[in-house]
This record gives sequence, structure tokens and C-alpha cells, in this order.
Amino acid sequence: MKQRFLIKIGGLAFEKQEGMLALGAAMAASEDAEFIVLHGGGAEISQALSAAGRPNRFIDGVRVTPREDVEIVEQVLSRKVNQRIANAFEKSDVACQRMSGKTGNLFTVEPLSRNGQDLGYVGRISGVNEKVVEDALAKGRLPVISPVSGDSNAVTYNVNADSAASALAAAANCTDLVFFTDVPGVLVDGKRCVTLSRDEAKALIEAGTIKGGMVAKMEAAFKALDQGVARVHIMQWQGPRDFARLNCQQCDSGTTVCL
Ligand SMILES: Nc1ncnc2c1ncn2[C@@H]1O[C@H](COP(=O)(O)OP(=O)(O)O)[C@@H](O)[C@H]1O
Ligand SMILES: CC(=O)N[C@@H](CCC(=O)OP(=O)(O)O)C(=O)O
Repeated sequence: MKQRFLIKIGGLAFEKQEGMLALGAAMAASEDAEFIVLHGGGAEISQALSAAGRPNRFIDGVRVTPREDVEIVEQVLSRKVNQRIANAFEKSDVACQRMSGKTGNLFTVEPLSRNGQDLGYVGRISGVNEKVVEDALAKGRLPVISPVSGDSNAVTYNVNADSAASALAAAANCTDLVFFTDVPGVLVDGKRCVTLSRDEAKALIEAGTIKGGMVAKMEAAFKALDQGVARVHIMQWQGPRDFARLNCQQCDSGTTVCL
């Protein structure tokens, strides 16, 4: 079976443009695999909100998003970051289809609440119209997706990029979900976990060893595995060599999340 990768690019995963160009080239060179890219941009949203005099507040790695902040979130994710990533890939000769969760109702969301706490305009994905990405792939284009989405009344919501990646990986029958982030994997006492099971992750979250954005990533990873995605990796981009290994299913970098 052809491998289909959902590549999730975290906001700080590629500090330098060269890394993004190299990822584009690596995808272009992987003729036997298909790719879908979904990106975050949390750090840039925080900067933009701070610049606008708005506070940054998170609950378990999920941003509390009042109505007046949604426009800034959308501007940063669906325009600035989305363009930057797609432009870099196109420099590596990868034709891209820029989109967000709102494009063709790729994602439909409902308000997300966390242990009864109101998160504002934060969406939980309740529906995926995967045809939107299938159409782009059929045209030989790489979907590059911002997670910002709409509800059934077309009201815009902020959506955590890890949870969007997980939902899309499952709906689009991806074989692999790869989270590129700014750390080499899940770390315990500074050491990378080679594999991580649900029970191990739960204990590490309870102990406070896994926290912040990594909690959202864990939830997203296990949900994807529950929904049939075969392999989930959390890793840092260290060059095309590791990526090629992912393609031939012998990845020994990052953390492999398993049930
Ligand atoms: N045990 C852990 N191992 C690695 N990273 C962790 C751990 N606990 C918390 N983190 C934090 O999770 C961050 C990655 O999640 P996040 O900031 O959401 O990244 P991204 O923008 O790539 O989604 C790391 O930079 C680190 O600060
Ligand atoms: C609701 C929520 O948390 N939305 C995220 C969306 C961006 C994101 O997830 O970016 P990273 O992948 O870089 O973390 C946020 O506002 O930061």
C-alpha cells in the first residue's frame, strides 16, 4: 500500500527557511509516497497578540481565544504562515494548494470546552470533508493547510493544529502522521523516549513531565492511532536522511507513539 503522510509542522519546527526548502525537496523526491501538510504557528500568534496588547492564555496547551482575537489568529495562520510555508515548498518545485479548514468546509467545528472551562472561539472538529484534499492530491498538488475553521453557521474558530492534523490523518486514510516540532521527541530527564505507549504518556502527564503543547500532541497522537493511522512520530527536522528513513519505515529518530 502506498504510504500517505500527514506532515504537521509546528510553529517553531523550522526556524530557518533552508529546512523548509529541504523538506520540500525531500517530499518531491519521494515518488512512492503522498503528502498532506498541516501547520501551526502558535508562537507567531502569541507575538501578534502581544503586539496588539492582548494576553496569551493556554489551558493544557490549547489557547483560550476570545472573539476579538480570532481575526488575528486567522491573519497569522491562514495568511502569513500558510503563504510562507507554501512559498518555500514551491521554491523546491512542489506545486501547492493553499487552504484552511474553511476551504470547501474541509473541517466543520463545534465549540470546545475543557473540563467545563470556556475556551472562547476554539473549535473541536466534528466533521471532515476530506474530498477537498483528495481533489488537490489528484491534481498533483500538495495541500498546505491552516487549521482555522468554521462552524455550521460559518462562524470562524481557532483550532489547535495538532488536533486538526490528527482528525485529517484519520479521515484521509493516512498511514503515517509526523509531528515536526522544536524538540527531538518526548523528553524525560532530557533523554528522548524512543517509543511511548498510552499508559506511559498518561503517567508522564500526571507527573508533570509532559506538559504544555506536548499534552495536546499526545492527545492528538493517540486519537489518530485509535482511528486507524498506523504510525505516529514526534520528531525534529534534522535533515532529509531521517525523513527518507520514515519513508522506508525504519525511523530511529524522534518518538514513535504506540497504543
Ligand atoms: N516531556 C516533554 N518533552 C518534550 N517537550 C515537552 C515536554 N513537555 C513539554 N514540552 C514542550 O512541548 C513543546 C512542543 O509543543 P508545542 O510548543 O505545541 O510545539 P509545536 O508548535 O511544534 O506544536 C516543546 O517545545 C516543549 O517546550
Ligand atoms: C486553539 C489553539 O490552541 N490553537 C493554536 C493554533 C496554532 C497551533 O496549534 O500552533 P502550534 O502547532 O505551533 O502549536 C494556537 O492558537 O496557538
